[in-house]
Amino acid sequence: MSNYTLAVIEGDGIGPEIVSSAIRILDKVAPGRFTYKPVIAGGKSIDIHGVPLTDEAIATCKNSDSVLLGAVGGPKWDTLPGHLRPERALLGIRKELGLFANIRPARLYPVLKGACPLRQETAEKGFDMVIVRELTGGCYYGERGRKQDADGNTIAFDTETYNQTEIDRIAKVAFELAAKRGKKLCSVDKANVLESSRLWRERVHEIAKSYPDIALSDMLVDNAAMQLVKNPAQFDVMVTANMFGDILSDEASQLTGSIGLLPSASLSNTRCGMYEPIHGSAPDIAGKGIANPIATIVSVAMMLRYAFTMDAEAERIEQAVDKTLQAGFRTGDILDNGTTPLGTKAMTDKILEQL
Ligand SMILES: NC(=O)c1ccc[n+]([C@@H]2O[C@H](COP(=O)([O-])OP(=O)(O)OC[C@H]3O[C@@H](n4cnc5c(N)ncnc54)[C@H](O)[C@@H]3O)[C@@H](O)[C@H]2O)c1
Ligand SMILES: CC(C)[C@H](C(=O)O)[C@@H](O)C(=O)O
Ligand SMILES: [Mg+2]
Repeated sequence: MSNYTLAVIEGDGIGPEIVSSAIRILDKVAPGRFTYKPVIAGGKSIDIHGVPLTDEAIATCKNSDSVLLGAVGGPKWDTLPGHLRPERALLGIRKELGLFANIRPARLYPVLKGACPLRQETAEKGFDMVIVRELTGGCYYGERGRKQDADGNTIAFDTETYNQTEIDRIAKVAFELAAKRGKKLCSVDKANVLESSRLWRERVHEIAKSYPDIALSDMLVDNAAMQLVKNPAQFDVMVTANMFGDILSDEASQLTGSIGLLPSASLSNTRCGMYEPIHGSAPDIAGKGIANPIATIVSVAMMLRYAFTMDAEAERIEQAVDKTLQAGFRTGDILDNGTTPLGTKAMTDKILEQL
């Protein structure tokens, strides 16, 4: 049986707590199949090496079959200059590994309808969407800086830039995904204002010509933020730029009951991707042992499916999570049923029992 190497970045805050849960699950569904290579990145790397991401860390990720990440960042490093912040590690890995496609599924578990903050009849309908977020372009990577104008006024700028190739390749990922799902794609932009969005829209429609079976619609991002709350069931696959996808996916996550539930896969054109929850290092609950481990656990399921075609193992994990929630077990972030909340480890134990 093949043995894969997995670069593991625990990161900061709740990172180590949720990653250790996910590794326990992985070891149970795929015993002996993975060799773990710990990688220091983010705040921890700043403390040890003085920089958020070392060449060695990048090399380890590149030489692994896949990367699993908890989260990076925290108040301790918030006053550092931009290029030295922990978040730079994440941006650096995404760029270095060419992880341009970020897949963020957001579905309402039927048993968690009561945890959805929307009107009861809206929650009752449920939803199951995937946000495809462009991950290595836009204003995250455009020219940025500060300067003074003639009056000595300080100006700060971040540039939203997209080229045709970047848009085409993310659009293709989204169309391919829509073809395997409900055959509906909504492209979200701000084409009424931004030139980069107008190119985005043009190119998405060009790529659409190769996918005649997919119903494509365009939506402005402000409307999309509203429509998500009004009627999330209308969305199947959504494709959007880096920053819009960041914001809309956090919004969608809360509709599922908690950001602690949502996984993500960051993919390149090669097999090696990065898998991580969409949430951050949650400094407000770090070290308390109460973080919800589900987002990271189902990120591992995504990894098994996308990187290793271990679909059966991925399904086992997802079903174990479903059954655990159905059995009424909850962490403190999704208290819809008045039960006593479980901590990270106890919730992981319950999921392991279902495997
Ligand atoms: N992928 C990443 O590494 C990543 C992603 C987002 C934010 N961050 C960083 O994390 C730090 C904190 O950011 P933030 O507070 O804006 O966002 P956050 O996602 O860390 O937390 C937002 C809220 O959600 C809660 N939450 C998040 N994950 C949870 C979980 N698994 N279980 C229960 N509750 C959970 C937190 O307690 C907090 O109240 C910042 O430094 C930010 O840059 C990192
Ligand atoms: C921490 C930050 C750089 C990151 C992003 O904005 O991409 C995070 O919010 C995410 O959603 O993965
Ligand atoms: Mg985010």
